[in-house]
Amino acid sequence: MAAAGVAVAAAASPEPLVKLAEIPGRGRALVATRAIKPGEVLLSESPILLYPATVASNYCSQCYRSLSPGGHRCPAGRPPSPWLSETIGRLRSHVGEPDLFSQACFLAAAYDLAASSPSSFSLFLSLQGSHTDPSASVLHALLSSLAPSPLPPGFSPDLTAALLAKDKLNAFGLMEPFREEDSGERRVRAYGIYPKASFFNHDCLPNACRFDYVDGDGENNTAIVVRAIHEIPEGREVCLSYFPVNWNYKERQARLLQDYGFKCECDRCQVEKNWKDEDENQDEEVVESMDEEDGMEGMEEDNGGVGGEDDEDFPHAYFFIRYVCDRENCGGTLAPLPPAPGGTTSSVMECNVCGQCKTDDSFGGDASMLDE
Ligand SMILES: C[S@@+](CC[C@H](N)C(=O)[O-])C[C@H]1O[C@@H](n2cnc3c(N)ncnc32)[C@H](O)[C@@H]1O
Repeated sequence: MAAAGVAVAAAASPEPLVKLAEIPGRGRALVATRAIKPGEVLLSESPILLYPATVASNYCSQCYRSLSPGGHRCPAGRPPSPWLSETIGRLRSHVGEPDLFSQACFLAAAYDLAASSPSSFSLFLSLQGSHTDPSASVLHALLSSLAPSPLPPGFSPDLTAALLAKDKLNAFGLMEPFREEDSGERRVRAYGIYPKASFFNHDCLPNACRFDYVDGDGENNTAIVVRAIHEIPEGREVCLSYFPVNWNYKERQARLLQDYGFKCECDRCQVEKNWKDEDENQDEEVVESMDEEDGMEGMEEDNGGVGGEDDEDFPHAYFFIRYVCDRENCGGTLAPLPPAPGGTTSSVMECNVCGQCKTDDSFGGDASMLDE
């Protein structure tokens, strides 16, 4: 288990850009080891455990890339674990309910990890999450009956419950490609456990966001990459948003309490908790009116803050205009591409949902789309 103060290295940088810290009321957290530039890669991490989110089989069971009609040779080249392949195959044939299937696959992958890499398994056990999952005993029985050989003696229903709780708090979804016609409902193809990335806490106005490129080339297609959205001062906590940033106050609070067990007290929530119900969609409305009437005049960047007359009611308007993708049904978060080797910040902003890139040069006017 990584201890507080241990630095977490980003693959793109020899020096770690974030390190673990303990923050009262928030548990373990990752903070910037130095001033961070927009777009810098804070962390690039491969999963210790991966499992399918759906019974669909139109992707490679090893690397989770889409299967092309001409066939597929897994470039990851990882030898599949015969026990895990067989167990997932049996689950696919016997369990039609998607959530049950996915959770059972997670358990199978976790048990397989315990056998193949005890150190990774204990790293997983060190992650947060202890609430008892009511479906644990059902899942334990299901797996015991379908696995091709008996589960090892240590795998009790209690351990199953603990594993499920940790998965719920810490799994990251590897997403299907964005399709406008899905009305923004982007499906999850697979889930992964990324122990270092699990230490990122949540903020409703995050200063970093994560990208995944599951259909990308190379061996690291299941890695996740976390990049800074804007400048982050040394010592500042680096946070992700655990869901799309355009959710309203009630939706965000409900999800955080129900799934993550805490009440969010971030700057944005402090403002929005005072909004009346009819103001719920103020985010979008204010952004639209500012876009149409005022452009970006009077706004000054300060880590997502804003100046101008709407400051008091909607201090985070700047964030929405600058860092939320305006493509229909998208709502993803934009971060610049990594800085050039000399350190110059990129003017190209990439959306972490639809993948579209746009140039930033004309910010305040019309940004030009690069892939249209
Ligand atoms: C993925 S873990 C993040 C790392 C965690 N803090 C730890 O100590 O391992 C998610 C958990 O962190 C805590 N957390 C995350 N964001 C928080 C926030 N903004 N305020 C308070 N607690 C938070 C909650 O307990 C949440 O269930």
